Amino acid sequence: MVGAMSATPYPAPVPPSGASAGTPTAAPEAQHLVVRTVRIDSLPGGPTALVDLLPDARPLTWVRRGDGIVGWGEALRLDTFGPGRFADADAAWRALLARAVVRDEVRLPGTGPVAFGTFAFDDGPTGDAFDDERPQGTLVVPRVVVGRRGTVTWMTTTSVGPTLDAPGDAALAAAHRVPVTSPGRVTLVDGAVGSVDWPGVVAEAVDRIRSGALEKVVLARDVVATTEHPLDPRFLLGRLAEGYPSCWTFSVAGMVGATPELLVRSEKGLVTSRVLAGTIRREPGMTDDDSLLHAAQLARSSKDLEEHEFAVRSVADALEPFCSSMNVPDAPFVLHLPNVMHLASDVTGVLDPASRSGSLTLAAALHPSAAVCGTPTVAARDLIREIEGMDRARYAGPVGWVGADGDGEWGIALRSAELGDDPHHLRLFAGCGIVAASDPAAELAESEAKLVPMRWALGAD
Ligand SMILES: C=C(O[C@@H]1C=C(C(=O)O)C=C[C@H]1O)C(=O)O
Repeated sequence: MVGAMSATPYPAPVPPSGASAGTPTAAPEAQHLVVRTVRIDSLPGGPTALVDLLPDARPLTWVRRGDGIVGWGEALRLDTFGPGRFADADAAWRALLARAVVRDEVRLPGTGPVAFGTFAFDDGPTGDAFDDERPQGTLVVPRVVVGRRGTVTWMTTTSVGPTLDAPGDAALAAAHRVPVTSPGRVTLVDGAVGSVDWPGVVAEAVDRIRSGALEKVVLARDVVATTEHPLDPRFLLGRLAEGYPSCWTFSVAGMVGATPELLVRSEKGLVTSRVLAGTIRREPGMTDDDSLLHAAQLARSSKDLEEHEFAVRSVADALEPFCSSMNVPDAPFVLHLPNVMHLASDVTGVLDPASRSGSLTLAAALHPSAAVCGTPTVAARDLIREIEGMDRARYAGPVGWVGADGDGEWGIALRSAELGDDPHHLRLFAGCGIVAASDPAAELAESEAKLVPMRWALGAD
């Protein structure tokens, strides 16, 4: 499967798309995208205005503080496999664009042709659970995209073939949306490795680190949620966008969450990465004074600063070959979220024009950073494969979008869940950076804190 790729136009019309109905399957080289973007005025303000537009089937989302893009319908879907999953997706996207007919009247990041994407954490088989048929990279070109950037709002429609329904306020108003439904009662049970056994896995990692085999590894666990009613992903997206406005709320091909960590944004020659590593839990009912004390404690914790330094280094080293200049902060700041606080660094750089690299190439170079894998990378990834005991699938992989010029934004799929074919089940994920000074019980508690956003979004708490 290595390097293989397939492109499938999604056949069924998805409400509320005003775009034309499905197109017959054709070879990727035969696809011609027709794309049109216009300004719209009818979008209200607020953090959930974009996600409130979404239909219940396969919603596509990349939203933060009310800005971003949402999409629905699938004009085209590109699946990729194996270690070449980013390069193949990039090549397929470029090939599509080379034949696309585009009229973009807005010309901002996120206007014109856009593909949402999600990629697996690992590029190799991960044991029995590995499904040879499951793509390790997916790009979805929606039929309809609605976006906001500050005061500007727009709508894009895309079709494969000669007919295109016009975007605009009237098309948006005509879209039919069914009301969001609640998942009802939600029960949570241990996933692949139970909460009783997981600290033993962490202890094993600490032993390996103390023996000198590696410096840091990130270990994760999953929890399986069962919902009383079929899950409407918009229920999660609305709550996440409202409750975690400083995170990027995402939904792509069944991978849903609100991540605080940006693997890379590339925009007009500037690259940015928000690196997180080093975490402290926020207790319920904490006062402002308590949280300031906690923040100060985190900013002084040598264990957390060490974990953070590994993550910043891995990002700076990966970006350097693409940049003519870079700014790597000397010290992190503390990012406050409702459930946890993180040590955070915004690494920025100016892209070397000679590199002509798009955001997918940058994401491929940066993934997996030490924030989600470890240091050194290969030793950490091997240890994850050996002892984690769970198939990460797309958890901790890049998720985001790419535009016509290759610019785009890729977050790391954290504080997330994977929705499967069965609408009553989903897998929630959380992981923790382990270094020599890590305490297994404290890491279990930290992983519980990182599960809070998805549990809360489900209404399970
Ligand atoms: C692995 C996760 O988070 C990562 C690990 C962190 C840590 O160990 O301190 C902090 C932020 C993320 O980079 C997760 O949320 O699942």
